[in-house]
Amino acid sequence: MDANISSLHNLLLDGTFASHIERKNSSIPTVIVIGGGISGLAAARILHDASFKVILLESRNRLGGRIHTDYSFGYPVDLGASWLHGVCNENPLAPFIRSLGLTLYRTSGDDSVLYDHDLESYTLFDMDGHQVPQRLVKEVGDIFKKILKETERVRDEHAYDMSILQAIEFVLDRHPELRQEGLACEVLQWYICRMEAWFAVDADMISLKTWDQEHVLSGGHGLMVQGYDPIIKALAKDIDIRLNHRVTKICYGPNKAMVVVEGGRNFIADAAIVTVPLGILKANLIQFEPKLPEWKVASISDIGVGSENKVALQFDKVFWPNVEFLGIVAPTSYACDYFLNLHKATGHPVLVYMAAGRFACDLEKLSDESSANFVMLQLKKMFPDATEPVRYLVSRWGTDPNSLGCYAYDVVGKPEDVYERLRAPLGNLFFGGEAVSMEHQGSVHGAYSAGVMAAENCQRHVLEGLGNLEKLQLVPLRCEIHESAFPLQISRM
Ligand SMILES: Cc1cc2nc3c(=O)[nH]c(=O)nc-3n(C[C@H](O)[C@H](O)[C@H](O)COP(=O)(O)OP(=O)(O)OC[C@H]3O[C@@H](n4cnc5c(N)ncnc54)[C@H](O)[C@@H]3O)c2cc1C
Repeated sequence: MDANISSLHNLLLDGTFASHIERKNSSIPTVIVIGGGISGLAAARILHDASFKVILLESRNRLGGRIHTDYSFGYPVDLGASWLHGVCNENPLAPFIRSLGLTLYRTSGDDSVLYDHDLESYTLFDMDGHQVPQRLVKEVGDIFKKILKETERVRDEHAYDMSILQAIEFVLDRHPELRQEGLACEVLQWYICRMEAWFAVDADMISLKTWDQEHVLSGGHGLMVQGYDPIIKALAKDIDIRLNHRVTKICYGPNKAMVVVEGGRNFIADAAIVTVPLGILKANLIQFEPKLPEWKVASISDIGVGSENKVALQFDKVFWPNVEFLGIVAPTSYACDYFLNLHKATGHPVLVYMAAGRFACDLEKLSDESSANFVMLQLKKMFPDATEPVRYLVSRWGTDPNSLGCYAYDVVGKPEDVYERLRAPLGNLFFGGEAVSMEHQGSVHGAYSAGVMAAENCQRHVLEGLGNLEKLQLVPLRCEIHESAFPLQISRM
């Protein structure tokens, strides 16, 4: 492998990362970071601030990855992540939010059965456009909580894992009094639909064993009113970033890494950090040399990647009630609908339709125009006089060749150590990205922490290899910002 790399040194093209040449004079360690989402940017930032020479290679023509704040409406609208999960000082993103003066709109406190919403401000309708009585929504919410509580007994009774849907069926057979009929059953399906939105998969794929095992940060969930983009911009400052650089091959070894991008250009450094989405690794879009060991390949295939999509509709005026979300209940969770009212949080006349699981995949089969038309049909069930949108935006996270899915989830029967194996470095190749997060897969703060951890491990490895540990200090990225005195700005209008 090393011989292979050194012969390639002679072929370095202009602009290629010629780490071996610079080190003779300056002892500067070099690292290539692959992927310009929050995880890759966090890793690059750490190493840059620790005086490493870093190049970040990003396949898209923009940074942010599954954070995508679109400005085409004239103001920020997030088509990927939009909530901060855990509005508290322990959240590793809190220092950025404070120092950048960003505002959060809290949509729920801790322990909400609807995850990122509570039932403080909403309106639900049935498929014929009749409003569902709030009392019924709350009653069924309590029943849903009881059903979920009972699934714990099912879990204790079974050594093997099963889906949460199967467990719910067990509970309903055992407690027929919890089974709902008619409109109440449709409301129950709507709760299941919201649970599916959190995991981004259908209830028949959510693991009973692990669905409630995540240590969710305290403080509830807050929408990023100005979008997530300012954090991406802050992290990217002064980093050597190469957009439109799609990595196709990574050669790794004890002391050198060579990364090849589409078109054949290559970059060489002391180490590399991969932060591309799990969907990209699953699809084998990057070739590794030597081949990844079996245990690593198995970890890639044993973690699931879910689907979630958004259709953002901009209107010229607001014709819907001043509530945080609107929903339509239906006989199946697949047919239920959910609209986030951005007007309540941001003052802009925008509704964001959110689809998850199989339905999100099916939505991607439609053109943008057909998706928007479909969503308008749903909206008109609630508001027959709804005006047509001025503009719309449609996400395609499942088929986008830069993401191939929205975020990781635990498959039913997930092997115990699967995340540890995914996270484990291979020599001088380190792994970041939301899916390798220690505790918070599928979130922005989890992805950020995973990037920080990969960078710290990489930094240590490279400095040890160079016998340089004392010379170059580990400079934690967070210090400067942690000391900021600004409070978190949280509102609920
Ligand atoms: C619709 C949706 C809603 C979400 N909502 C929330 C939310 O409200 N709150 C929350 O906390 N989290 C949410 N998430 C999850 C969150 O967005 C992700 O966990 C996080 O942004 C992932 O960051 P990352 O850096 O690991 O990956 P990414 O952001 O995907 O970054 C990886 C980068 O690698 C690049 N790449 C891919 N292939 C290559 C290649 N071959 N060569 C070079 N570069 C490549 C990609 O273009 C991308 O920029 C949501 C995600 C989605 C999709």
